[in-house]
Amino acid sequence: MSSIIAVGESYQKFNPRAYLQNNYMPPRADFSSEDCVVPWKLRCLAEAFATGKIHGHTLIDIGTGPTIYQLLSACDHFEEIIATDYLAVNREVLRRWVQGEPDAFDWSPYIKHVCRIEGKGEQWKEKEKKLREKLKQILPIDVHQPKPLGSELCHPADAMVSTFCLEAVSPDWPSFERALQNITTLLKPGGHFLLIGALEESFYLAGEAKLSVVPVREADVKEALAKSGYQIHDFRSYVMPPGLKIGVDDVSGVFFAHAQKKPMA
Ligand SMILES: Nc1ncnc2c1ncn2[C@@H]1O[C@@H](CSCCNC[C@@H]2Cc3ccc([N+](=O)[O-])cc3CN2)[C@@H](O)[C@H]1O
Repeated sequence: MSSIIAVGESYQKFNPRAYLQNNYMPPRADFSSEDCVVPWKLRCLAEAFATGKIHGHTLIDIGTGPTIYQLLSACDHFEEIIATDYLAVNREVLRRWVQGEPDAFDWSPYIKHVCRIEGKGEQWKEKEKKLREKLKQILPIDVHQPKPLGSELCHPADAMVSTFCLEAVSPDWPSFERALQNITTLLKPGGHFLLIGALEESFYLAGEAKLSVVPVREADVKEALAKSGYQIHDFRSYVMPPGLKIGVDDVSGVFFAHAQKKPMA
């Protein structure tokens, strides 16, 4: 059985609630210290959008999973945001948040934190409402397909975001690079790409599921981005402190890349 099919099989046991508990609740989601990993990720994203360079009509998020934090600083700069995920359970979790279902995950600490660090005096309920209005499509995706969304996007996205997806769905390095090539077809030439991922991770837990991850280092990610035709504007790494190594994975750090797809030659 192809190792890509094996990855797909392993995701059938993925439990969104357990995944959210492991990564998006304390101790990893501690907003009292900028040294914590979640504030670090939110700051990378807020600073990238604060440059004013990243804007347009449509932003697409690749492998959104059951999380929306990665879209909070984006929503002021786009008319429409497209979320995507491989699993129906994750797309359903996203839909329930968009619809304001009472049992949906509480992202308000994240929304309040982002409003604070953006310093625009925006009320958090305003930002929550704005993101819900802009999150217009939640589509199935498979980054291992040359056309990850199946049918063509009506037109390439103006910007793209992806967090913790490629390394967690690729059985090996060549597969990571191919997946990056595939999703790059969804982004217009000159479009900006914000990529966040795990460094040197080999597995992570999401309830019953134990998922394999291809361990990547900074240099690998930079090389893959260059091979896929990106210019890198900013690249940062976060070292996971011992207190945040809580057994849910063996991640040693997190990287953030702000890249731009080179215009057609
Ligand atoms: N073929 C496919 N194409 C697209 N998406 C696919 C495909 N297969 C599965 N998916 C989809 O991709 C998945 C995305 S979640 C992947 C989780 N990555 C690992 C996890 C993340 C994490 C988060 C936060 C922190 N931290 O320290 O703050 C550390 C870490 C390290 N561990 C999932 O939504 C699945 O549904």
